[in-house]
Amino acid sequence: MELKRENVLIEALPYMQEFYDSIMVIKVGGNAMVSAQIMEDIIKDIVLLRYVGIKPVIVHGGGPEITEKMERMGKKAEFFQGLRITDDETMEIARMVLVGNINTKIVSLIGLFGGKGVGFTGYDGRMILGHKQAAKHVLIDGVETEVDIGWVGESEVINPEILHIMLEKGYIPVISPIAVDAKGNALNINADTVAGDIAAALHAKKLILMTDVSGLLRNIKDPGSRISRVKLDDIDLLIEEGVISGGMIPKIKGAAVAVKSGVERAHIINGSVSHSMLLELFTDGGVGTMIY
Ligand SMILES: Nc1ncnc2c1ncn2[C@@H]1O[C@H](COP(=O)(O)OP(=O)(O)O)[C@@H](O)[C@H]1O
Ligand SMILES: CC(=O)N[C@@H](CCC(=O)OP(=O)(O)O)C(=O)O
Repeated sequence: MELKRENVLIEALPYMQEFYDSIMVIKVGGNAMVSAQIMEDIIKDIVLLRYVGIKPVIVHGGGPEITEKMERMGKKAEFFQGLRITDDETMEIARMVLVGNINTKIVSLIGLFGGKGVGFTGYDGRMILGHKQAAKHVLIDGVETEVDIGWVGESEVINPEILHIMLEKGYIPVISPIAVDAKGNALNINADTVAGDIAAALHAKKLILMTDVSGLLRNIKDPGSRISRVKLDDIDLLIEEGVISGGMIPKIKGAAVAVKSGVERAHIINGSVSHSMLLELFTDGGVGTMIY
């Protein structure tokens, strides 16, 4: 039965009261930004959150766009366990795409829809300090071989001060997943990992990870096999069993980091379905997968 419009609005009241003045970290994945229309809808939802008193912080990805740009420049994109192998030139391309293109586009859309966006990388306010990941050891034809994945980082310290200042003044921070090491080098970090770390450092109420699938699926080929709730304790087994693979691994791990540190809930939802975030936050029947 379809709800009357006024009922939809009144159903949202307890959620608006609960979420008022709380911080929510929203990760917008490259795969969720499949079209200009979807991107606009996501940003409109985020501006709406700000106007009902929620403090959104955006962390964006852009993996598919980085791959596309690399290919146009005649470079092959290669990954190791979901992480992009990042040589000097790839790092330059990643910065160009993430900071120069995607970040500014999101900030500009926020402004267009009446919000105040402000763009950051991990360099700004020394927000994300990290180090290069150690070389990986893998078996190639039975021989243990060292693989250097380049400028791929992991964060050590998150300094959220600048974010708190901006949030207090009503700005919506937009963060590119780039960290800085002790020597000032740029590091490429998976955006889900950054979102989990930022949510933890901000003691956010929620972490919302928007992607291109309806949530965590028991069978990746069956969209109807969504798992609606996952307990922290069950995550390792799901990875071991191979249920969770590829890009879903950093996503679920980012969610786990946040929830372990006190973020109440993390949600994986389908960003390519218009206004899915509003349905998740403000209606009784949530969508996606909740990690608790
Ligand atoms: N169990 C699973 N449930 C859903 N998706 C999964 C699962 N295991 C692997 N995946 C893959 O993870 C992808 C989402 O991660 P990713 O491509 O990195 O998205 P994004 O760019 O939004 O971060 C899905 O499109 C799917 O191919
Ligand atoms: C180390 C690493 O893999 N970094 C990612 C950063 C962007 C990202 O995570 O984008 P999505 O969220 O769209 O996948 C990359 O270079 O693709």
